[in-house]
This record gives sequence, structure tokens and C-alpha cells, in this order.
Amino acid sequence: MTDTLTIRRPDDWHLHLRDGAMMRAVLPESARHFARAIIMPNLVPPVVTGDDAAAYRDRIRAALPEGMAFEPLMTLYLTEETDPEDVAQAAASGLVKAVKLYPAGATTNSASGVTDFDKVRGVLERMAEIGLPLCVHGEVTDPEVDIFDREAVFIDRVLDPIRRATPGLRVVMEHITTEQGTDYVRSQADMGGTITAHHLVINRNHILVGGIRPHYYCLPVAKREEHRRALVAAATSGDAHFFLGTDSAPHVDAAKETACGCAGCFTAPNAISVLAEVFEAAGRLETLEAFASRNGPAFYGLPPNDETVTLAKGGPVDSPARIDTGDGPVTVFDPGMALHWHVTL
Ligand SMILES: NC(=O)N[C@@H](CC(=O)O)C(=O)O
Ligand SMILES: [Zn+2]
Ligand SMILES: [Zn+2]
Repeated sequence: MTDTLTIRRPDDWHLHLRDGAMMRAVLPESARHFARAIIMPNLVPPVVTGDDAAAYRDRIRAALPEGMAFEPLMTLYLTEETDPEDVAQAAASGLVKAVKLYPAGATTNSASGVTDFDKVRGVLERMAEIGLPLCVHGEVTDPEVDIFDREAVFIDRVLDPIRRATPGLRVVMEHITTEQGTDYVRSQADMGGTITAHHLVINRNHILVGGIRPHYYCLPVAKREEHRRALVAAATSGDAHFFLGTDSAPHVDAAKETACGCAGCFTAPNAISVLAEVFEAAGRLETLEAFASRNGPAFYGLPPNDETVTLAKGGPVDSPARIDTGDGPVTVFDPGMALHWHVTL
């Protein structure tokens, strides 16, 4: 029986740190386990220009507790007004590692996102030229489309046409939740797909059966069990297209436990333990390093981390039910099963 596993230090290729008091509370939860993270730009107002990203990066660095190391990899929020030159400069200076596409209205804080894709063509062409990846929240917003179909429909209606119109554009389909997502990503060159820890564990029954569980509500919403299995197969395959993006997305409990609760699961504290449990159950612990520590940097053209972390199997991991923030308590993702893999440094 394997009871320890040493892997390169993981990175998180999709993370929400928020700002202010919330950021100060959640940042150490990510920095404890992850060396680097792609930082989502959906603040209010969003991180749109290179100057916005530099200021946000400085606030993150300033909030990092003494003695912790963590490198924020910044992104820009694509709007119909985004200037291709500003994007190119922010990429050339090394500040920005990706641009994020939110279809307007698709998810939390996406009101400034894109409605008319022709208006962002110039930016996407420039990104293809310079090799800067586009990260996409892959859901259509058409009210006629069922929420459980919005990812699959996005591939056909939006993602594939954008990629055909912009040859060479490197795209990450973020937080994939469907077999259609895994199949599409796997079959394409110049593409990566991030998968969260929580989508490897929950299906839509977990959200809805026996009472509504607001802390399992995130977007894209968890789908049927067959899709969860497709995600586990993709994540544990070792295939370089797939890598970890936790999409750890903290909201205070008051904003989740209400008549119109917002979307997002806060997984930073236990994501690595959850992954180890899932990979072990699949008999694929040996591919955890590829998924959490190697495939992401390879896609982004960065070296893997030199340091390692060791996971040790033992008694149940004692992750807190919630953490306190200056804005109020934030519930930590409950995987609904005991976790046994402790991260030791
Ligand atoms: N995943 C979510 O449900 N929520 C994210 C936004 C996002 O990644 O879509 C958030 O910012 O809260
Ligand atoms: Zn999203
Ligand atoms: Zn997200």
C-alpha cells in the first residue's frame, strides 16, 4: 500500500482571490499548498487593463503573510473595449499570463463580459500572434438553453467557431463539467482544459437530493454522474491537455445561504487532499503529479516548480468547516467523505 507520495509542488490554474479583507483571509489557504496560481480578474470593477493587473498583483503580494511564497499569475478580463496593444504590452512585460473571456452574464461578476464576439476579434488575433492563452468560461447565456446543456452548446456555438476563426489561438476551456468538454479538449491541438476538485466529487444529485445545498452550487453547475466519471477519467489519464484549476471561489455564507445564492465553491484549504483521495480511488495516484504540477506549466510554457510536497496517508484530515474573514464566515467545500491524505511540506 502506498502511504506517501512526493510530487512537484502544485499550481492552481484557476483561482479567485477577491480583494481586501476576503483576499487577506483566503490567500494563505492557497499559498500553503500552491506555488503559483492564475488569478481570475472578475473583481468589481474587473481587472481590465495592464495597469489594473499590476495594481492587483501588488495588492496580492502585500497581503501575503511573512514567510509564505506564492506567485500570482495575472489575467486580464476581456471586454469589447479591450485594446490589443495594452494586452500585448502586459504580456511582453511578463505581467499577464492569459486573458479571460466571460460571456456577458454567464457567471459571478461577468456583467462586463463579451456579447458581440466580432468586437474582440482584433484582440484574439493579436493573442494568437504572441502566443498568449485565452481562458474561457464555457457556457452560453441564451435563456432558451437549459442550464445543464450550456457547456455543450457553448462548444458548438461559440468556442469552436472562435478557434476556427483564429488559427493558432491557445485556449483553456475552464472548469469543464461534461463529457463533451473532455472529448473536445482531448481532440484539439493548442487547447488545455482545467478541472476542479469539486467537480471530480459531486454530481447534480449532491446539490438537489434531500434538500438544496447552496455550498455545492457553482457554475458551470455539476452535471450527471456519467459526466463526473468522464472528468475523473480525463484528470487521472495523465493526458497533458488536462490540469488542475480549483476555481476556489469564496463567497460569505450570507451570500450563499439565501433565496438567491451566488455560485462558487471554496476549495482552497482541502483541494489537494480531495484530489489525492479521488486519484487513489481511481487507482491512479501516479498521475496526480501530471495533473496538479506538470501539465499546467507545460501548457503555459513555464517550468514546473523545483520544490516538492509530500502527501502522507493517515487519520482523517481535519479541514475546518469554515474560515473567518473580515467580511464574514466562508464555508469550506465538504467532499462528503473522509479525507486521508495530508499535505506535509
Ligand atoms: N465558479 C463559480 O461558480 N463562480 C466564480 C466565477 C466562475 O468561475 O465562473 C466566482 O467568481 O464566484
Ligand atoms: Zn467560470
Ligand atoms: Zn472561476
